[in-house]
Amino acid sequence: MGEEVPEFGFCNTENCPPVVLDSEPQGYETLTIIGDKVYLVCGSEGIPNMSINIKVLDKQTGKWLEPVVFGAKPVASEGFSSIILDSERVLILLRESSTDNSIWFLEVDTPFVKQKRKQLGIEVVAWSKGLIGYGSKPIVISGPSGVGKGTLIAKLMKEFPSTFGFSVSHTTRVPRDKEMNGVHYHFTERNKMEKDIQDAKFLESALVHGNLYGTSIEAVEAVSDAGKRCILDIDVQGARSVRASPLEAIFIFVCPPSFEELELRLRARGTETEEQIQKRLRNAREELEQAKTAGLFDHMLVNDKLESCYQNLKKILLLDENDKSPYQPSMKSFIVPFSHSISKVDQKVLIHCGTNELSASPSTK
Ligand SMILES: Nc1nc2c(ncn2[C@@H]2O[C@H](COP(=O)(O)OP(=O)(O)O)[C@@H](O)[C@H]2O)c(=O)[nH]1
Ligand SMILES: Nc1ncnc2c1ncn2[C@@H]1O[C@H](COP(=O)(O)OP(=O)(O)O)[C@@H](O)[C@H]1O
Repeated sequence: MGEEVPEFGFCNTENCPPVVLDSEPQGYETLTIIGDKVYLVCGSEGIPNMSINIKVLDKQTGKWLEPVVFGAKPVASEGFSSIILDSERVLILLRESSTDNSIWFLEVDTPFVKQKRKQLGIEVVAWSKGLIGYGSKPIVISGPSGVGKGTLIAKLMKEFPSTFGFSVSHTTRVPRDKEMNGVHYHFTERNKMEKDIQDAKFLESALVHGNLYGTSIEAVEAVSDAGKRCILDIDVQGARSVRASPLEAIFIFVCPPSFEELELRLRARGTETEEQIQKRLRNAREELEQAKTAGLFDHMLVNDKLESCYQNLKKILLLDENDKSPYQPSMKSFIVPFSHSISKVDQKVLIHCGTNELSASPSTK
């Protein structure tokens, strides 16, 4: 049976005592009960592009808590409604928003939220955006040394911390000054890595700029175990191997605006010796040639101005709320109408909107 959640209501079921708000409702509010907590999602009426805020009521103590909120949050123009998806997430539907901006998840007890709550010792929630189409596929990012792959990935992980997880590769290269073992790479001995490759512990591996690099199966599994979408920063040889593997991914190649600029960036980073810089520049030409192989990369991105390149990356990943880009998958678009109700039946969420009824899978993340 479906479970209806009141859109603007105040819960008064057997499992939940009456909820008394500490102030009069100002606009749109939804209440969702999960375990010992009541989640109040509120936005103020009359303010264009209302921003949505969260409060959490601890049923045991009767106290309202202000959680730390991770992730870029949705902006609603016409209100929203909500429904419990499972013990970890609440689905939030924005009214009158475009298809790609209408589905959001409030993570209240996902592995990411649990980890942050433990780290910080306070109440934590996180926003993640529902993606339609290839929303859960891993992302392979390749490109020559110094083009800005790491910088782009860091921006993505900062803006969407609960959505993306980095596949930590193994390498035999020497750590740079600020690199941490287990975070940037698993720094390892060549013999050990060669043995692990022989023992089929790696999804792919390659010799790059004179060192061995590889993606272990465990590294990719660690990301999916944390409920996140995996990002792999690997070279073109690695991208070829992953293309040939059963892992269905999106392949993105990042190009520099010019070789001169690539050289400037490599030098400005100051992490390589002159000899290493020369080797990386020589390899860059070969990588750019290889990247042209038909069917290898799905998208080519030029990293000229960092901010606009980052916005383009978000468009490819369908994360740009203002986007009307050519990357949109062919899915019948729908707008959640102002007047509707939602219910959950088995693995489907039903959106009741007058004569038409839409259904969406809750796993569209
Ligand atoms: N095939 C493969 N390449 C990797 C892996 N990890 C990193 N790389 C690539 O190795 C190259 C060198 O990486 P790194 O030494 O960190 O230098 P950077 O690219 O200049 O930051 C880059 O092209 C990375 O994308 C991996 O697990 N497998
Ligand atoms: N669009 C850009 N414009 C100027 N500098 C950039 C840009 N993107 C990245 N950088 C800088 O270039 C250097 C190399 O970037 P990095 O992310 O380390 O490259 P990669 O991971 O591809 O080797 C870094 O110092 C970074 O701050």
